[in-house]
Amino acid sequence: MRIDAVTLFPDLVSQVTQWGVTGRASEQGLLQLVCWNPRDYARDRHRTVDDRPYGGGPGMVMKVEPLRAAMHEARASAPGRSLSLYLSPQGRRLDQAAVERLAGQERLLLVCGRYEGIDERVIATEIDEEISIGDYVLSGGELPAMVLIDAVARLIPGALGHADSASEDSFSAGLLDYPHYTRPEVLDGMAVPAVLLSGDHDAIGRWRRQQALGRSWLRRPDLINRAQLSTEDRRLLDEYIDEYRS
Ligand SMILES: Nc1nonc1C(=O)NCC1CCCCC1
Repeated sequence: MRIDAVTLFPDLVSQVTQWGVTGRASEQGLLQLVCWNPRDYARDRHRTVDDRPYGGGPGMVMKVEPLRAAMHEARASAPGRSLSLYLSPQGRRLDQAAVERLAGQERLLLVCGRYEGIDERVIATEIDEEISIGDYVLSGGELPAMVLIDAVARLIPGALGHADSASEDSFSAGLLDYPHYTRPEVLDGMAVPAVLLSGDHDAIGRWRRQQALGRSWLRRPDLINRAQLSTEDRRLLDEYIDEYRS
């Protein structure tokens, strides 16, 4: 998958190609990330990339021409149409369903804002989707872009070794994850749930599903309300709730 990022801090965004799952995906050629710096397209002597806001007020706005030039160069640098995304708190909240949709695109162009943001007319004419990673304000769009790259890259076939598995992801099932345990069997007097030591894989699978359902019910009831629960799911959850309330 080809991802282009327009950013004033290419060395920050390109760090995702150096470490972990995204680093291996990049090394294996599953993920190709190319960064484009608007400053390289600033034609004035001071290579200006910011501009004053109409209407006054604090802060600056990303200068239109260098930004658009970088976007156009990025799009023209490889075949195929890019879905152009702008990361900002004003965007639609990113969730796993959106990540799965984006992972199906052949190319993504991620525009990382700085200062107070980018000109609204650039969003209107150049951006397909405005995306938020959460209701808080960061100092730039680079970390949100890296979050999106990570979430999308791990879904690229072959990106996750056998040690991880996207197919069992909790959020891909719309629920929270079940709890995980590893050695020692007893840690400071706290034992691993016996079922996990039983070798009974059906019982373990039921226990994990019940934990995912129960934790979602406790911590994120909105996920439970939205989930398509099977009859067995309902039984497991009712059993969890009875035990929780007893
Ligand atoms: N939250 C967020 N989700 O996606 N992006 C976010 C953000 O906080 N971005 C900050 C940027 C937004 C453009 C102007 C400069 C600051």
